[in-house]
Amino acid sequence: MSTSSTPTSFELIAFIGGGNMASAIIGGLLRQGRSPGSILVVDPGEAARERLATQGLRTQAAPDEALRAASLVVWAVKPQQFKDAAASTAALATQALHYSVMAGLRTEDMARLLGTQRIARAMPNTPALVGQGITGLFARAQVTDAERAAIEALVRPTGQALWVGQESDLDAVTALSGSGPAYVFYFIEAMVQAAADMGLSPEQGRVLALATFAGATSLASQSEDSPATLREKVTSKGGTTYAALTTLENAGVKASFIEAMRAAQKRAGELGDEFGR
Ligand SMILES: NC(=O)C1=CN([C@@H]2O[C@H](COP(=O)(O)OP(=O)(O)OC[C@H]3O[C@@H](n4cnc5c(N)ncnc54)[C@H](OP(=O)(O)O)[C@@H]3O)[C@@H](O)[C@H]2O)C=CC1
Ligand SMILES: O=C(O)[C@@H]1CCC=N1
Repeated sequence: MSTSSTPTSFELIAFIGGGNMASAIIGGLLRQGRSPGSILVVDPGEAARERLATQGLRTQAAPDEALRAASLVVWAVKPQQFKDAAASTAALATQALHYSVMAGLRTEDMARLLGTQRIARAMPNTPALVGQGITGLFARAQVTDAERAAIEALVRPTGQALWVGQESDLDAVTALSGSGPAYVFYFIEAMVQAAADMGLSPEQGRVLALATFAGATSLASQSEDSPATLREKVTSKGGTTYAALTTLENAGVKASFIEAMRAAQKRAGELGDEFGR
């Protein structure tokens, strides 16, 4: 691994793509006091640019000379959009460190199109917006220790960072924490719907469901008990939880859930394969 002298902070960060994930990361950065003027977002969508500009960010419909000043380029377009975006950006960003949040797309394919090996890849998630995200990180060997530290410092305001040893592990991270917030929202939706069926108001259902998720998550992180033991402690013999969990088991919900996550991991691999072809 190279150890050459490198910047330890990124004075100007350019986001290529200003959609959901970019907005979540930017929101986390702004919340922690990063100056909006130190963030430049390239996005062809007028509505997206207007939304970002109202936060004080610099925006461009297509990359121009201003991009040359960016020391970090964050790739936040959909994997299928990367090839076109790279074609218009690569020559303007030869000095920058590149940081991709795109699912599946492999750094060796990015390196080929960008003409640089200085690429780190991440899998963040949308709770970054409220500083409670978790980001899986991987960097090519050409990324220096100082740059890795700078990336970690960038991620920290948005939540936790977790380095993985091999790039392919990011596909599993994608299936777990990248897509994971959607699974949680799906459960919350189901709980709120059931609450309404049982006669509670939507607001009561929402408050109860959210507090239950937050409380259970806090308990699981603070307790020495495993999630399985914590579950058993809720499940009184012959009681209500037993009735509910038996229904879930009989319907194969756990097996389906594991299968669903494997489908997400497989899809991440396919996105990489489709691009590498
Ligand atoms: N959403 C999430 O929870 C997560 C997403 N990711 C990754 O983040 C990336 C972005 O996802 P997400 O934010 O959800 O997607 P979005 O579609 O919300 O954002 C992508 C943005 O990029 C714009 N865009 C398209 N082409 C270009 C271009 N050539 N140059 C600049 N901008 C362009 C799109 O415009 P238009 O809409 O007009 O096409 C859109 O505004 C994906 O690669 C995804 O895998 C990773 C972790 C979690
Ligand atoms: O659904 C997707 O493909 C992206 C990656 C992880 C979350 N959203």
